[in-house]
Formats: sequence, structure tokens, C-alpha cells
Amino acid sequence: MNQNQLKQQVALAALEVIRDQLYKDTIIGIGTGSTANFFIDALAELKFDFDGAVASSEASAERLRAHDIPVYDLNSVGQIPFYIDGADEVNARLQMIKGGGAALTREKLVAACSDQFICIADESKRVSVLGDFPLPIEVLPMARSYVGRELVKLGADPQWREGVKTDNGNLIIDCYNFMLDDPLALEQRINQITGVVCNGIFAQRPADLLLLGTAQGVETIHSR
Ligand SMILES: O=C[C@H](O)[C@H](O)[C@H](O)COP(=O)(O)O
Repeated sequence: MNQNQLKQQVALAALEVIRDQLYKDTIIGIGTGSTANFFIDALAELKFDFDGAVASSEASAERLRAHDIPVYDLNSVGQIPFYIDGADEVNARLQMIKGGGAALTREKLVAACSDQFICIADESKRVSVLGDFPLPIEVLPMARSYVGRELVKLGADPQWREGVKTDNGNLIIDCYNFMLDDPLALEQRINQITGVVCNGIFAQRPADLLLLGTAQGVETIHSR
């Protein structure tokens, strides 16, 4: 199976996980990226079984609307039962690095409002230690240079993702060579830098369930 087939496989598996838990008033949290896109396309089949969705990016909102799935503002929905999204890396504790598609802030926010975070990923995303994938950090435009200097002091090699603007109008700095042996401590430390909007470590809010696509089938891994 190629990577896209693995992504589709986990998208369908996620659909099976939520299928029996959908009600006419259910609002589903939807992530961003190629794996989330497979899920959105699969979800269209159930669109009459739930109310609508909250999206973590304009791109996902557009894709949902193209399937005639209503998209709600997060401010109007309160707590939601599920958030389904991909990841750039995920470890055995279901902590993740996210933000390869620059949607990390809205993703973290929708995840924070969700009872259950279901991560869907192909097996290439599984790691024992987070950090090979460059850590994305969303910063206010005028803080780019200052935050970069502060990140160097923390031991990273920060690189501005030129030409990319987030849905919130901010910039992305990708950090290479970060030591991520304590993801929670680093997540909190980076958040203390003035001008940082959000960082792509999901340790404070790890996934609750990981559906991992492998050549042997979908592995279901619950958080410990
Ligand atoms: O900002 C983007 C997100 O964090 C994505 O969920 C992540 O980059 C994984 O994307 P994909 O499913 O395309 O590998």
C-alpha cells in the first residue's frame, strides 16, 4: 500500500469509530492536511446523520462546504465530542508535532474544545522521540526576528517559512535540531516567549486515540 492508501485506510477507520456516536445535533471537529482531507471526503457519506463541523483551517472549511456539510464558528458551539486530525509525528504517549500545514493554532484550539482527539496517521508518522520533523511555531509578524533569537538561545536552529501566512495572519518559524526529550516542558517554555502565538508540540493536549495505518492494517492505540 502506498502512503495515500494508508491515509485513506485510517480515515475510514475513524469513520467507523464515530459512526455509532453521531446524533442529529452532533458537531464534529475537523483537522487540516492530506489525511484530514481523506476523512472529510469519507465523512460526506454520513452528512445526514450529524449537524455539522468546526474546522481548524479555511481550507478544511472549504472542503467541508463543498460536500454540503455545514461549518460552524467555534464560538457558537461550545464543547464538542470528537476532533479528528492528522499529525506530523506521534510518539507512544500520543504526544505529537503538528503544524506542517501551518494550521497548528486553530488545531490546538479545536482540540482543546474536544472531549476526544482521534489522531489518524500513516505509519511513517510514528516515532520513539519527537523532533526529527522541524517544529513549527506561529509568531506575530513583528515578533519574527526577536522570537528567532530567543529560539536560538533555547538551542534550536529556527528558519522562517518564507511566503507562508497562517489563517490568523501570522508567520511560521520552523525549528530544526530541537531536543524534544521533555515535550511538555518545551511546549510550555516556548509559549513563554513574547510574540509566540502557538507552537506545534501537542503534549499538554495529546491525542486520546491513534489510528495508525500500516501495511498489515490499522493499529488502534489508546493513550495510557
Ligand atoms: O498544520 C497542519 C497539520 O498539523 C496537519 O495535521 C499535519 O501537518 C499532518 O498533515 P498530513 O496529514 O498532510 O500529513
